[in-house]
Amino acid sequence: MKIGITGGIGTGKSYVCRLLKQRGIEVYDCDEAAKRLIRTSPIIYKGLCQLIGPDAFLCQTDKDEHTLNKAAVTRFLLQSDTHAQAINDIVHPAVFRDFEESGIQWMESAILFESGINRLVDKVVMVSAPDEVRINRVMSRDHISREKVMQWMQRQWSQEKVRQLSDFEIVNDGIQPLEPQIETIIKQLAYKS
Ligand SMILES: CC(C)(COP(=O)(O)OP(=O)(O)OC[C@H]1O[C@@H](n2cnc3c(N)ncnc32)[C@H](O)[C@@H]1O)[C@@H](O)C(=O)NCCC(=O)NCCS
Ligand SMILES: Nc1ncnc2c1ncn2[C@@H]1O[C@H](COP(=O)(O)OP(=O)(O)OP(=O)(O)O)[C@@H](O)[C@H]1O
Repeated sequence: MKIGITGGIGTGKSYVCRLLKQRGIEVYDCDEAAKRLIRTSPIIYKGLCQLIGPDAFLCQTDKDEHTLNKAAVTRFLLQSDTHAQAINDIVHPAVFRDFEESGIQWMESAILFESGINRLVDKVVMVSAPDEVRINRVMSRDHISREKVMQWMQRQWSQEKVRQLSDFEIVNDGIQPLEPQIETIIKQLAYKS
């Protein structure tokens, strides 16, 4: 059985995945995979250069790898849903393939439903947290402004919409303990598989 873990920026997906790892559960990280594929895939390199222009990448250090110009790509991506979708259309097919080839059962993605990668999993676990908690977490993690965090949130589905499509929810509000919630979900998944 394949299981997707999702939740918007700052909900604590990666934090929860670290707890899963402590239980011996390997989780495919879509964000990390996207970054690796952007660095190494000539098709993605060409696609992003055509879409964003020569600013998309910094000067090439190694002929087999490309260094993304994060500031330029972030600026482009945050401008509109159309821009975000255009980037996703270039990057996500490669992530889909890579996940399937990895043979890993669990995967983490901030934009599981938005990207359509939910089609590759059987069950979805949503990690949630109050928006104010999310904003404060990301501001201190990434040293960015409240406005910037809110711009990211606007590019992602609302928690209500994600909740409607998810099978399980882990509330990571900093108050409710995580381990018992994880334990319950793992037991239920084992029962269902
Ligand atoms: C825009 C980029 C360069 C910013 O990199 P940076 O290291 O500064 O931030 P990071 O990757 O940690 O992203 C911060 C958070 O933004 C959100 N986010 C990232 N990409 C997207 C996206 N395409 N749509 C909506 N939210 C996104 C996620 O919650 C993510 O964890 C990078 O996120 C990227 O290349 N994104 C496009 C690839 C992608 O779609 N990744 C998402 C997983 S498949
Ligand atoms: N329960 C918690 N207790 C303490 N710190 C937490 C908790 N949950 C998350 N954090 C912290 O909040 C920040 C955001 O969490 P994390 O990076 O896991 O979010 P995320 O959902 O993976 O975000 P993104 O979509 O940006 O990848 C991190 O610095 C993390 O260590």
